[in-house]
Amino acid sequence: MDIFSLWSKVLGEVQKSDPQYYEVIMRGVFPRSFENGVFSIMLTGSGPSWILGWFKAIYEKKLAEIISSLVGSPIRLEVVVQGQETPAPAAPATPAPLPESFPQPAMPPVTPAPQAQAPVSQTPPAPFPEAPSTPAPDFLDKVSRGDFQHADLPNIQDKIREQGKEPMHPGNLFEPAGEREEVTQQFEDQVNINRQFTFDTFIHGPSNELAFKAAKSVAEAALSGNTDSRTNPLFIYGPSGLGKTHLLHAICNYIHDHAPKLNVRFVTSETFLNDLIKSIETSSMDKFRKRYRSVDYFLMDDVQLFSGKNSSQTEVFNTFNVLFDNKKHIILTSDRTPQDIEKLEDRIKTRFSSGLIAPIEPPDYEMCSVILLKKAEHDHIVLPEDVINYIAGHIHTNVRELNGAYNKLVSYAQFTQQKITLDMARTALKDVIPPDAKKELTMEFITDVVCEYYGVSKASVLSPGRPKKIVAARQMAMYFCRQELNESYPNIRDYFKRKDHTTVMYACNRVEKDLKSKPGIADDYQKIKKILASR
Ligand SMILES: Nc1ncnc2c1ncn2[C@@H]1O[C@H](COP(=O)(O)OP(=O)(O)OP(=O)(O)O)[C@@H](O)[C@H]1O
Repeated sequence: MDIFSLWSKVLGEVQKSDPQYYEVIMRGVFPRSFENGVFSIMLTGSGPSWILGWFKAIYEKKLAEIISSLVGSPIRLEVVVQGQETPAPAAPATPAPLPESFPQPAMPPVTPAPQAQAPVSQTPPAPFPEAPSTPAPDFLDKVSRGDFQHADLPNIQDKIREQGKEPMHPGNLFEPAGEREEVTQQFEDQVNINRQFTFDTFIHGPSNELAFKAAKSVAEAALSGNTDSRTNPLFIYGPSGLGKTHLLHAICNYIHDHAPKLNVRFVTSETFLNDLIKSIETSSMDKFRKRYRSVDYFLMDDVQLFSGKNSSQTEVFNTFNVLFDNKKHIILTSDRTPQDIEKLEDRIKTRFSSGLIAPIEPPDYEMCSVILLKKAEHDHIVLPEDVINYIAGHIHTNVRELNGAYNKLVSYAQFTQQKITLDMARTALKDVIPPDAKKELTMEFITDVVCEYYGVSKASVLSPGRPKKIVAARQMAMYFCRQELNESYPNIRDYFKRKDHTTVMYACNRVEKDLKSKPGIADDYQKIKKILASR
């Protein structure tokens, strides 16, 4: 594993285990070398003096532990401060306590960086257009009527054009970012809430719209004091790395900002379990029950972990009932639906399913592009359009991986002092996106890309169905097969399981005409073409 791949994994671990420190590590610490068991890092960014003190007191030991566990053997961490390229003195014998005790000492402020060398606009980038807001909980009426519409994502190409700036020199990544908010905050005795995980920083689109709107609606109910039985409990499920935890943090952040008097408890199922065991051992079940049952909002992450934990399920059941009967808000996440959690009592499954079950699916290409662009915007980095296409075209099943690729690219650019270009991105990300990943252009590949773009299943495109969205995707895929591969009409007919090759001819003519008269179709065509080119 090269140093950049390793560093990207390190950042991933920091984000997972200590989200409150992620920002400062991502922005202020860079890998230099890893030789003979010595991992050398550079502290950089805006204020080496505070970062050195903070880092040595708070995070040096933990970072060394993370790196050691990733490489599988103990390493020595060498710390160099930017501008004073001799290693800083060794760590204190007794390192300061780790995140649980935060903020002691307080998190250093994320202050503006020194003046950049490259001329870049000091004006903060324009915010993304707000999706039309629907007063809560109206979206549910739409869901039940079956005409639920997702909010449009901002047009990625427009956003890139709007920026229209020269890619920033990576030496200048630490741009003055104006007034930055305090990065993290711990809510009383709660687990750490990442202040960056808000509804504003959550990109929403077709794959997660219901979960996003439902979570927002539940958070906004804090203002009215009402509990909507249609969304209680709210059960969000989906594969790993797609933003379930982010939404829970967003609810907590919203309540903290708008209704701070409310009592919120956010736990992972693991914490709940450990707390339960400890309370039984120390005969303090009364306190345990008070802790979990006297809250206004109860949020629990990863409830699939209760599978097979029979003895704790009764406590989950009773906690749920007390909260539910008192009309308190319950928000749960899992990697699967309640019904699919094996070895979970039926009575719990039924209760978990009694409100709204909202899925989160893998993002499509467009959403990945917006996520990348928004991250770059936040960091004041201009990512060239072809680099966005390249990354989003290859990584679109997991936002955590997408973030990892972005972090890796930025670290690489910083370290090698190179401009971010497509060639550079290919080199920096060669472990994440193997160079030979360039797929052969086939009818199958084209169909996969087109289906993903339109958010429809391949099976439906290859079946006789005629819903409008499916027909649009099918016709576009046929057109690309003809244009890019010069396939014969009969071959395309056979691949798409049509009866007559005139259907293919009609589809190609239709798209040809639409490209001239319908800007939306022309836009789709250009975007799909770019994805195919960046394969
Ligand atoms: N739609 C999104 N917009 C912006 N960031 C996102 C989005 N989805 C996920 N992320 C980011 O991806 C990372 C992983 O998300 P998160 O931890 O919430 O995933 P998860 O679904 O809870 O995964 P797991 O089941 O493994 O815990 C976080 O940094 C989160 O901010």
